[in-house]
Amino acid sequence: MAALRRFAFPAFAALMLLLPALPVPDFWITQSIYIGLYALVALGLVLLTGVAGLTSFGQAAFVGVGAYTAAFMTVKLAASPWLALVIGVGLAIAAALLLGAITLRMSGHYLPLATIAWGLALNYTMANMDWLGKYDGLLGVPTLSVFGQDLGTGRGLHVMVWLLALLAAWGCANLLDSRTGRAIRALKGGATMPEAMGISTFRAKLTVFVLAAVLAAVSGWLFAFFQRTVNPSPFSLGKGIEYLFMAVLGGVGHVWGAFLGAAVVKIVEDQLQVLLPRLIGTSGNFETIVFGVVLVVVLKYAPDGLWTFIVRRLPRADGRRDWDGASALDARDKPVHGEPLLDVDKARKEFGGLVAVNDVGFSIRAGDIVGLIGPNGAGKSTTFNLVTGVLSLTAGDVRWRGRSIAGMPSRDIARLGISRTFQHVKMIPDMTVLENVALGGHLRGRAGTVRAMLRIDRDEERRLFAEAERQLARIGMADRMHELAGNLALGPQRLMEIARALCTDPALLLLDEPAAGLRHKEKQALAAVLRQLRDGGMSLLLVEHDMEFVMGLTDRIVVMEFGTRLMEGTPAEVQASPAVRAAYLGTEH
Ligand SMILES: Nc1ncnc2c1ncn2[C@@H]1O[C@H](COP(=O)(O)OP(=O)(O)OP(=O)(O)O)[C@@H](O)[C@H]1O
Repeated sequence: MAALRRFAFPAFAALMLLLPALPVPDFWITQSIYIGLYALVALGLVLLTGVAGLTSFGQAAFVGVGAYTAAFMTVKLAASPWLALVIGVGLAIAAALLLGAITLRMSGHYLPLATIAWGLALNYTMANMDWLGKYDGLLGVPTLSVFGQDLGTGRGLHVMVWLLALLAAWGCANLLDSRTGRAIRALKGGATMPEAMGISTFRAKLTVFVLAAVLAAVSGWLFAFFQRTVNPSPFSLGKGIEYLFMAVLGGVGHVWGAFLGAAVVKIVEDQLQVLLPRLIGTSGNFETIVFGVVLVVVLKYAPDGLWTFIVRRLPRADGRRDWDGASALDARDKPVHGEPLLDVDKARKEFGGLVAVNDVGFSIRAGDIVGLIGPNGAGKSTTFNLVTGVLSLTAGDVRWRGRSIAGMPSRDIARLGISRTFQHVKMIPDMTVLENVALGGHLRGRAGTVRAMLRIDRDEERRLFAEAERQLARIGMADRMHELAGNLALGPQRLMEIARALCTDPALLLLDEPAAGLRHKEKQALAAVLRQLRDGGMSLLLVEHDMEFVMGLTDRIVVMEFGTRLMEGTPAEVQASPAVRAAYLGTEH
């Protein structure tokens, strides 16, 4: 059965490339060309919407950029179609960069709205410019030739269309299984965790937005030589919505969902266009209504699309493990024992009228294990967020090895050597434990999108996975690395977060309630691991409610109450303090 998975792609690719040589009627060759063209666009949306969680209604406009560039340059300028491909893709990249730069830093509905505006504006431009032929468009586009061989608009072009579509699918599948791909897959869970792992979420979003635009432009370029004429209607906002429908219907998270969605929509649309007018007795675009109803049903009953029904029947891929002997990732120079590391100086955070952290100060030296305790709502997690750049300071300063890091984005702070876990576990449930941990190694790798798509990043990938496995082994979870993170219980999820933080090669580790959800024995094992880390030169700051755990592990404890620092001392001093008893321990004991 595993062989089925391995050979499915080559077999499908061979079938589609050889289809024109088989006795298949011309009608189906034409249909298949449409499916390949649509799948290219839907593929971009699978990455953009399904994987990264960003919605674009404007993909048809990017198709239009590719198509109009091809038509204009070959008809009006008699230029080479290949030059038109370069220019068309270049224009799509420029438009995507511009739109992305404006909208992708903002959360919420800015991107969908901007893509609607872009779709409308471009369609309006195409329909009203004399030099683009207004509504009639540009006629007489030549056919495409390769090495002097005219591809025509049928079987020859089919090979070209499917070659590019399959190459794109291969590249996108490779991308998803890479350092950049994991960063893109992490976007759906929000920006906080990826940024804390040193990932620029803006860059990841921009990458996927530009890639989707490029795929759409290539589809448009092919479309021009297929139709041999271009006019504004196939690039309307309505078509943009249809592309989104294909991606959603097929399977928003799967590369092959794009092909399934394109095929189902194209074939059903054609059938409905014939059938519905006959049934209703009058002509019109009634298939749109049917698609609308189908979309609602799909979103309700199969939100992950039709491809999931197929993928469920396929055997699960065996956990790959091919990194034996991979060289270690570069590690940072560790601070010497006792070196001042973190200096929190009168840190203050106000939320409206609430002072969550009130001029709090404490320091950590290399090799310290410091506890941060206090009743619920005392401001411990907010202090963590101030140190790691997740929240900005209202006043005060945070210094790292003598240098102020106030106002720095959390990804830059992570690069300096501060890593963390979260009070509420932040992970990507549909990635394996190993992949989640490898996110921590992101900032220690370099391979980008192109290397990933061409699969020439494997050496670095092996090094990243070897490191992720090493960190999982450290916390006793190596045997669970191929499980889906979402299937873990809360305790192991917290341990996984520690392994992920360790993968960043930190000098200071901030752990937010690491023992919550662990059984007694697991807590003891965790305490032993944390001591081992300290002995290896790591410094630790931990928020924890389990007093036995904190008292047995830490060198010093900072106690907070109502946002202020109540006291700081050794575990014995803290336990003996009447003020702490009254404020905190007293309520517990
Ligand atoms: N983003 C926010 N907006 C408004 N108020 C907030 C925000 N984050 C935290 N607070 C408030 O700040 C105070 C401190 O919260 P914080 O989560 O830091 O406490 P904590 O000591 O970590 O408590 P717990 O142990 O319950 O997590 C609380 O009153 C909380 O309601």
